[in-house]
Amino acid sequence: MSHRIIRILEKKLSRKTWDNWFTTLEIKEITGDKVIFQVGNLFVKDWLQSRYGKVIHRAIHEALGKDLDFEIVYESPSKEVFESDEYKGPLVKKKPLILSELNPEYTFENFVVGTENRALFEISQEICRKPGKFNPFFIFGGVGLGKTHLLQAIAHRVLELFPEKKVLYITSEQFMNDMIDAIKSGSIRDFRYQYRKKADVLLIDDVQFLIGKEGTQRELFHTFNELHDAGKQIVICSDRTPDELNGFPDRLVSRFQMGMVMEILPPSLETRYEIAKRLARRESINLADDVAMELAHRIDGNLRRLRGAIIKLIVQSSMYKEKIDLSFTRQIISSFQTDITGVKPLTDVDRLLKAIEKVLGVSREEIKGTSRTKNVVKARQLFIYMLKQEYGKSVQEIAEIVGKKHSTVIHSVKQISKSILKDNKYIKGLVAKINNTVSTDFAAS
Ligand SMILES: Nc1ncnc2c1ncn2[C@@H]1O[C@H](COP(=O)(O)OP(=O)(O)OP(=O)(O)O)[C@@H](O)[C@H]1O
Repeated sequence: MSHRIIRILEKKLSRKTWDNWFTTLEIKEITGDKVIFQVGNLFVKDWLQSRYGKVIHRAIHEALGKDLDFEIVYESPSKEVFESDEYKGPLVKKKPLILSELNPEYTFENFVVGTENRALFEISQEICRKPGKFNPFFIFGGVGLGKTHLLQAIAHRVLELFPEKKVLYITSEQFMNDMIDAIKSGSIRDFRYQYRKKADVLLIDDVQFLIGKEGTQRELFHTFNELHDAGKQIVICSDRTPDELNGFPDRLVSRFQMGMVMEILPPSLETRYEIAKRLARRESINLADDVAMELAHRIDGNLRRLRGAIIKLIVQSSMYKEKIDLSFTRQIISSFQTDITGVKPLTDVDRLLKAIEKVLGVSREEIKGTSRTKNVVKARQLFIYMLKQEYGKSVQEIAEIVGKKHSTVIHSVKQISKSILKDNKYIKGLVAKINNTVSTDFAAS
């Protein structure tokens, strides 16, 4: 039986609003001065907070007879597993060896498999059951086809099956930055120990980034050999085949080829249809069949665009109180496609700057300027960190965008990463808020 607050809320809201936004809402705790709700989706959390605060307050008042504050927290099911007692050992989140957090949504369960990628999917799962069997496992394919998703799904599954194993997921750029830092600080021995001796499974994303980075290629070659000789599983992702990695030394290319090399293929129409449905379900929405088919027809290839279209659809339908039907979908897709191909769309960087200005009150001029006041420095560091981690920009690109030196960029990324690893709630909250502002504003535009 749900709590009285939830039942009152359900009565106050239209069926559609309830179904769209509130079905995952639960009471987590009621303390002396506030009610803590939990939802299973980060985007919904922000949406409820920003749009439905008043009605939630009223429901609390009616149910409890007093005006309590409320807070909504996001809890993913996988996070609960990670934080449970049985999961103490080799946790992605707790092990210092893990340099990047895994996205809890990037699991095999959330990966839709069509016939085109069935074999790839099966092999990926087999590797989790028997790490070292196909070694290395090299996955290549175009932008936004799900390589990172699959790589992280492997990491999640290995950790589920072998909690004692140390799983290291990293982008090749992080590997390089880590190596440079280690050289500078005289700790290259520690760096090598970390990568060559400690990891049981090493997953390297976007290896093509190392084209032209000969020093890092050499380091990777030795890391590869040690891990491979010890029978440790290595999984590598790239946007091209091993022999298209221009300038990579032959000995490294042939190492990449000695296990299993597989291509991730663009999803067929049927698969895109299924993915559209699944992506919407990840946002707690059920898409009608004709709507999903329209999306599948009109948006091909890059699945990040498909996801963007779905988020936009959900947000705009709620804003304009429109049903997500075929005609509404066509309208939204057209505007979405103008965004992509339009004359002067807002760039990612603009959106991020706008969101930071909204959340922290620091202007783009200040971020790109030289002020050292505390708030401006924080905003600048967050901007740099997010360009790096969330938008995949390289250090070089970021240095050009902010007009700062490489060392400043690297330092900023480190400062924020450190706070996040230490579970600094304030910084984590700011990152989430900025991210949500970006998606809400984009979806509402
Ligand atoms: N088969 C799939 N089923 C469900 N969701 C998918 C699938 N493939 C990709 N996605 C989703 O599409 C988005 C883009 O995928 P991802 O980031 O893994 O692509 P990528 O190939 O690594 O891109 P890039 O080349 O830019 O690195 C993610 O939100 C991911 O969850």
